[in-house]
Amino acid sequence: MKQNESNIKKNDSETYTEKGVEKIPTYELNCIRNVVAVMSGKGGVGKSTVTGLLAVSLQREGYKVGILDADITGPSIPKIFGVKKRPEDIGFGLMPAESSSGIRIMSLNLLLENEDDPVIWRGPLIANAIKQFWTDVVWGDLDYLLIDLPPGTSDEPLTVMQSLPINGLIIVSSPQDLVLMVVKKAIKMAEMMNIPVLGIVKNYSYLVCPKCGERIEVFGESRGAEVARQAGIPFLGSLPVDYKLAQLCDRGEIESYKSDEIKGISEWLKRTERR
Ligand SMILES: Nc1ncnc2c1ncn2[C@@H]1O[C@H](COP(=O)(O)OP(=O)(O)OP(=O)(O)O)[C@@H](O)[C@H]1O
Repeated sequence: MKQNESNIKKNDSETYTEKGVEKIPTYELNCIRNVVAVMSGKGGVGKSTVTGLLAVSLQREGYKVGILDADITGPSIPKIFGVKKRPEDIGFGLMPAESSSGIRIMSLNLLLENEDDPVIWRGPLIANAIKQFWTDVVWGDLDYLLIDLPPGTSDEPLTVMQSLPINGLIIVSSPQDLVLMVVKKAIKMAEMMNIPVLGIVKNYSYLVCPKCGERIEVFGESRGAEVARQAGIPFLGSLPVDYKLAQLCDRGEIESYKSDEIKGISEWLKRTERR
């Protein structure tokens, strides 16, 4: 990432410590009220899609929203929003790209020569890139910054949770990995970082028959609410397997998708917001 280090000032008042872990300050002109991270126990469960849909839902309601794509080795946020423009280096920081509805987006994919170039980095380099997306990007005034975390409970999500002042965490799960053990691992990690878990979203939960409208629980009866109850966290809702959503994501048109389920989840998110 190109930058002029000497010009980047940090907002000292934002440096604080929680349970002995120092959070890094963001760029001084940024005013980010809520930082919500989206995580999953494993890859491919729809974490980026849920992050994107939540951002769209909040933006529709008039909030100023940004997405920090911290899934550095599998960054899919620019693709689902159809964003290709390279973030502009304005001397003292990088301006995030903007989606068609005005969601601010920062992702390593936008900085690569070719979007299909692989990122073959080791842990510390990845961690630094993520930190720079927080410290050196001119996000401006945001009601919500949603962070698409790398999948799993490895080093990279841990670094993000340790370093950034996250005020809530959403866990996305698929029916196959919706087991108490995986959810509990994520919750324990969040607890160790002193980050509240806002709840769990179950993706690929059911199918709606396009002919008769019947709801088919492809993976058996839903256990989402029960797992959430046992883990002691709110169950935020279930999303269907929807080919229209997959198509829109492939075409970079996620902003055209409407979902009552996601609207319900963003409503719930708003109740936990910092003003
Ligand atoms: N509810 C859904 N219905 C249909 N397709 C979906 C749904 N959720 C996600 N998808 C599709 O599944 C694929 C994987 O989704 P996504 O990239 O969001 O997963 P992920 O958990 O972020 O993956 P990774 O951890 O590897 O980054 C994408 O092609 C996406 O369009």
